Amino acid sequence: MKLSSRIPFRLALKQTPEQRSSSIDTYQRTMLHSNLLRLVARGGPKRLMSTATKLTTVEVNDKTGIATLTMNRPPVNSQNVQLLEDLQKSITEIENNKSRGLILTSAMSNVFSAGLDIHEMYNTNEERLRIVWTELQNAWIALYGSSLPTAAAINGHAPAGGCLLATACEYRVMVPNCRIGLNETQLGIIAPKWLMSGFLNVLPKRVAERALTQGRMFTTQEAFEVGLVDEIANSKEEALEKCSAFIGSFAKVNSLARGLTKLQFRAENIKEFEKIREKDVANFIALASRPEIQKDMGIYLENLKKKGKK
Ligand SMILES: CCCCC/C=C\CCCC/C=C/C(=O)SCCNC(=O)CCNC(=O)[C@H](O)C(C)(C)COP(=O)(O)OP(=O)(O)OC[C@H]1O[C@@H](n2cnc3c(N)ncnc32)[C@H](O)[C@@H]1OP(=O)(O)O
Repeated sequence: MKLSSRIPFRLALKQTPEQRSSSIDTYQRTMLHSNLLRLVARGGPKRLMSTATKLTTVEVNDKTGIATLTMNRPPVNSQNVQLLEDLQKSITEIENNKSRGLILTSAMSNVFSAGLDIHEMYNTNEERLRIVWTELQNAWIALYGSSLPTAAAINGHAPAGGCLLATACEYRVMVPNCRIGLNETQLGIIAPKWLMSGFLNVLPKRVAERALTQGRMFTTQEAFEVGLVDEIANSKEEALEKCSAFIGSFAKVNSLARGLTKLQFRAENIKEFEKIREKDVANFIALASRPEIQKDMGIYLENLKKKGKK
């Protein structure tokens, strides 16, 4: 069940602030309850499985019971609507198939994900912008709000939306000589609070504020030093092993207690996000439609293409 589809937010908007807050608490309780049922159901035997959507694959290791979710949209896993929808489908599938945990990684050799597909936001209409942003929100909340242990094997660059997915996970392992960060201010745009929340979870506030205002892209080594990534691995295989070891560290912990504890830590951010998600879509449409932002996107795309040809 998708977290995003369970929120009676349109109804909540018509209520008083007190009623709204109580609806959100009801939502939280429902969310915790459904995650609880899923956790109870996860007690059964492990299964060997390999499935695919158009742009993602899921492979469950039959020995560890850990699922690896691989993004596969060449050349750079830029996040178009299809990839964002496929991510949600795969996350839901992993939550329902008794996996012990989820590792997110990329099929590309040097890119984890290049963030939102800028082509999806350039020269388009409001309806498309609404779909793009809603699916980004949905993919983020599916990963951030999962009660499963989650880890990112960051086998390449992870700017903007790539960093968003990595920081929605509980643990990050990155290969050397790549970059990760939220570079929005470098692009002249402001990332909303929910988009920063994973980042804010893992970095000291002072470091996060400076990085976000600078739009800083950390090298692997720098990211490790500030705690944005937990470990460095010499290859994708090693990154996957380290992620598996992290998930394996919960083997002797009651999975129900673990999952609910995680969700309690994240509940405040999720609640805040649910309060503003519709307004956030409207804000994004307004920002991305502005002529000067559209002009900048065109220039940015041109520069990316030129760089690619060099
Ligand atoms: C830009 C303004 C956006 C305004 C939006 C308004 C509102 C708010 C949004 C707030 C949140 C936004 C989140 C985002 O995620 S925006 C996207 C930010 N992403 C980036 O800035 C990354 C850009 N890409 C790179 O830096 C590099 O491509 C790389 C990921 C480091 C990989 O480098 P390399 O392996 O050398 O590959 P190339 O640079 O040669 O790229 C290969 C082809 O892929 C195209 N490409 C790359 N990134 C994107 C992208 N994000 N969207 C669409 N297309 C992308 C690139 O143009 C090349 O295409 P070509 O083969 O046709 O030349």
